[in-house]
Amino acid sequence: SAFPESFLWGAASAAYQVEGAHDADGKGPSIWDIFSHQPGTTHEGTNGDIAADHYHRFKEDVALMAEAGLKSYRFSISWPRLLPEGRGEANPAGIQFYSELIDELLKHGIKPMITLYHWDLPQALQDIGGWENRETIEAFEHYARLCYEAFGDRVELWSTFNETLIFIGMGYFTGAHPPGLTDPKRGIQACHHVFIAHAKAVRLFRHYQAQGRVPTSGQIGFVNVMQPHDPITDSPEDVAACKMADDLLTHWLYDPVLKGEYPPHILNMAQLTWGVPEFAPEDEDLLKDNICDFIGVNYYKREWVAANPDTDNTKINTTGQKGSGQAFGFKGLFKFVRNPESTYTDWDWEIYPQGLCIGMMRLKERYGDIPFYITENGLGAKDPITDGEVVDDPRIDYLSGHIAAAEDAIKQGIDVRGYYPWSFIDLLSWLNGYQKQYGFVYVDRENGLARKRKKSFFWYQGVIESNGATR
Ligand SMILES: C[C@@]1(C(=O)O)OC[C@H]2O[C@@H](O)[C@H](O)[C@@H](O)[C@H]2O1
Repeated sequence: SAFPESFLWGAASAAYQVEGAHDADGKGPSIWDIFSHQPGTTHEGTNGDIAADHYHRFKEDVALMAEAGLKSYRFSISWPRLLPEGRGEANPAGIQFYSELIDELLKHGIKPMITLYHWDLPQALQDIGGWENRETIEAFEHYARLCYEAFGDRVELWSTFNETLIFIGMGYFTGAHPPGLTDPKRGIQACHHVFIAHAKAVRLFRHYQAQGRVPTSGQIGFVNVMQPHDPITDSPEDVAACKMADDLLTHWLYDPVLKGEYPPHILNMAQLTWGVPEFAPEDEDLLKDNICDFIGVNYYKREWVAANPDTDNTKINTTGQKGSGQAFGFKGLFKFVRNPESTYTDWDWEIYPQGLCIGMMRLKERYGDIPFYITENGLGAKDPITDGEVVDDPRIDYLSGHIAAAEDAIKQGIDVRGYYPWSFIDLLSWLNGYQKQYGFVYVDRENGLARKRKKSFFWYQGVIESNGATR
């Protein structure tokens, strides 16, 4: 296969979705601990109070990762588990948990990849305005410093944020995620503060590298949704709408971390329309001077785009009933539409493996020869159980197609360094509950959260052993 010997075959998770122990051992509440308990926010009121109880079972889970042969494991750190108030005094039990997790991974030769922020902002910081308040930037830098000092001796792969498109887009534009706002002006300013927080964390990482406090071989990056957009017809209106979608949902979120600036014409449009983002004097240089070492791309689907003269609709499918969501759209700008010739999952996400290769090609055209990690890719499905076995053939087919596309990208000269299927183990799907499964390992919620290897677990074990053969 075209995969280099050093290729990192991994798997991914996120703290709020997998750990549980939501208030154990001094952990403070995150905005998701609060939001998910508000009526009507999640499918059937599911939440991460217990999740997969990875906090208590991580040794068993890491043993399963080792059995699968993982080379790397991407996980996120729960900020309020380390800093219950978001800043100030650290919680020793929180530091101890991640330290033991890292040691367990290293014991099995599994390389940790840390995500500092995977949506679970400490509620105490939301109480002072969250990402709208520049104090949260300082709090994030303090949190990053704590993590570099506690784990930087053993961890080489770091990313600051996961999917600004989602936590800002759904937190401030559609309102489906906390803080549940629908205010583009506030969202754009909050997003700006996230980019400044990222830049400060990168700057600190580079200082710590110079001082030998984190590995000089270490890399720090940003994780974004990679969602290729294609016009549903080649009409000028649909083509223009598609370009607008790419500018707002891709370039606006990638340029600041890979070019160190916003796309100029969109920046002008935002500042004329809403007067944001407002820059502090240091901001422009902070972005310019702190470019990522790599980009993490989370690929699930492509979106077909059409002109949208009239509707704002954003009701997403959180039930798993095909077609139960509406298109996502911004009146006057663009909307996503279904292509009758495409194949979709139960949650209405198009299955388009080649989009993984095409998406990276397009990013390489815009940002140059940057290193990529495929930090998420997976099939959310209700897995069939036959004679007591989880026979998740659809997931094997989905991942096989995407691994082939990743190999295609490598053959075309793209610097792809790792592949982290979402998710190692069945875990909470934010708004979709536990019925939307992604894991190689089944969690039997009717039987004390017992772990059970799915068919795809053994298949992926073979892929890793053969460095990429999927048959
Ligand atoms: C919405 C949902 C899900 O749980 O279905 O999509 C799949 C996967 O997407 C990722 O971007 C998120 O980082 C991760 O937390 C998961 O979130």
